[in-house]
Amino acid sequence: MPKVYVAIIGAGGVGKSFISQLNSYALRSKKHTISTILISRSSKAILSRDYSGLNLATWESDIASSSVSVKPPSFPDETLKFLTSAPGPVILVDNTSSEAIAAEYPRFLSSGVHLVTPNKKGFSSSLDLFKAIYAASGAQNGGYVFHEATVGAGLPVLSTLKDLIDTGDEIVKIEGVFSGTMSYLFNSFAPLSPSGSEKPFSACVAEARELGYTEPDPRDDLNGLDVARKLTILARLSGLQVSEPTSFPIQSLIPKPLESATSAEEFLVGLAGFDGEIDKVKTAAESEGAVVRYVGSLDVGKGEVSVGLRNFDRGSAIAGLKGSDNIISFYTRRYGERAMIVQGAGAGAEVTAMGVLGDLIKVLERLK
Ligand SMILES: NC(=O)C1=CN([C@@H]2O[C@H](COP(=O)(O)OP(=O)(O)OC[C@H]3O[C@@H](n4cnc5c(N)ncnc54)[C@H](OP(=O)(O)O)[C@@H]3O)[C@@H](O)[C@H]2O)C=CC1
Ligand SMILES: N[C@@H](CC=O)C(=O)O
Ligand code: NA
Repeated sequence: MPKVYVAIIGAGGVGKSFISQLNSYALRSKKHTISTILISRSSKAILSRDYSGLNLATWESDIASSSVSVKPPSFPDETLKFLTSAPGPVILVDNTSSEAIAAEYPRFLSSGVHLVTPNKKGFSSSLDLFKAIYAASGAQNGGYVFHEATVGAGLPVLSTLKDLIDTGDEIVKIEGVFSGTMSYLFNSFAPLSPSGSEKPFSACVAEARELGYTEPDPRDDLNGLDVARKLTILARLSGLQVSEPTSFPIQSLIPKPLESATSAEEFLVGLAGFDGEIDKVKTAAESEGAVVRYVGSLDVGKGEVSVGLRNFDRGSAIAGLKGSDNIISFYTRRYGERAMIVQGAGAGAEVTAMGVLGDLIKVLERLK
């Protein structure tokens, strides 16, 4: 069987689930032998220098006792050299949220390394980086790039958008709930059928973090930027030239006095002092017979994006969401008034890792 080499940077919530799913896949695969040659966390890494492959059953203890790292200055040059010296195709899996790693994607891709990632930074920061990634991937001998889990975690959002566009449909509007964290917060704190024992907003934020739904720093969810990044990715893939994820108005849920918090921990402690503020928003919606939810919308024709809180009728699909569910409605020329809808868990380690592994399998299927 042909041998394929996998290098994994980032082994937190998503990364751990990914390694476990990859291990099971490798044992089942009858088409490829998979050799994992690198696993890296923020300060420590393990490498299979002879390319024979790491032991995926013991990687956690192996990495804990390792004295190696792939931090700068060994990243990116030495890492790239190590990967491009492998005796077969290499797939880099970036399970971090690092902007610095994303900035190097064009170099890895133009050297023929394939890339799969749930990290939104490369595709939603500057438009130049987004274009450079796709240019490097499309160049002769460039690696493939897939990033399904950057929007809606494992839900088939980007593949659906690609199919719609490739088959000649026209995207009119994409809207819905794009954040697993925001969905969990509002479904828990302002549910459709309140029991009276709902926890305060700040306690729900702590729970969302515990459950692995938030970004490494939950302020990146609460300030609306995570949703803005997802809409930037959808807008760019729909052909709009969005220069930055901050190019349009974003409603932040970070209380003004907490904008200067110096750490996520300090922010979370301070947030409890502002539960009354968001309670008022919830009560105002209830007094209109509605529920409040955090949503995003992309109007492709008008080139407009909006991100923020909106009240929803209690009978609407958005009001009835549960857990960390996302709901993404594609309005297109062919589908007309009745949108094509993708719905389900939009955050969590296992469902995100599934999206990343699905992308890795897409690369395997394309290898000669
Ligand atoms: N959680 C979710 O539901 C979803 C997450 N995503 C995306 O998946 C990615 C990972 O999220 P998640 O697993 O939750 O985050 P975690 O914080 O749990 O994990 C991040 C991992 O990246 C490692 N890391 C950070 N910086 C570097 C670096 N410079 N070099 C090497 N390793 C580094 C961390 O190291 P260390 O272990 O040492 O801290 C950690 O292992 C993010 O981009 C996120 O946006 C996308 C969809 C859903
Ligand atoms: N923090 C994000 C994770 C997935 O992108 C979310 O809550 O949706
Ligand atoms: Na997805």
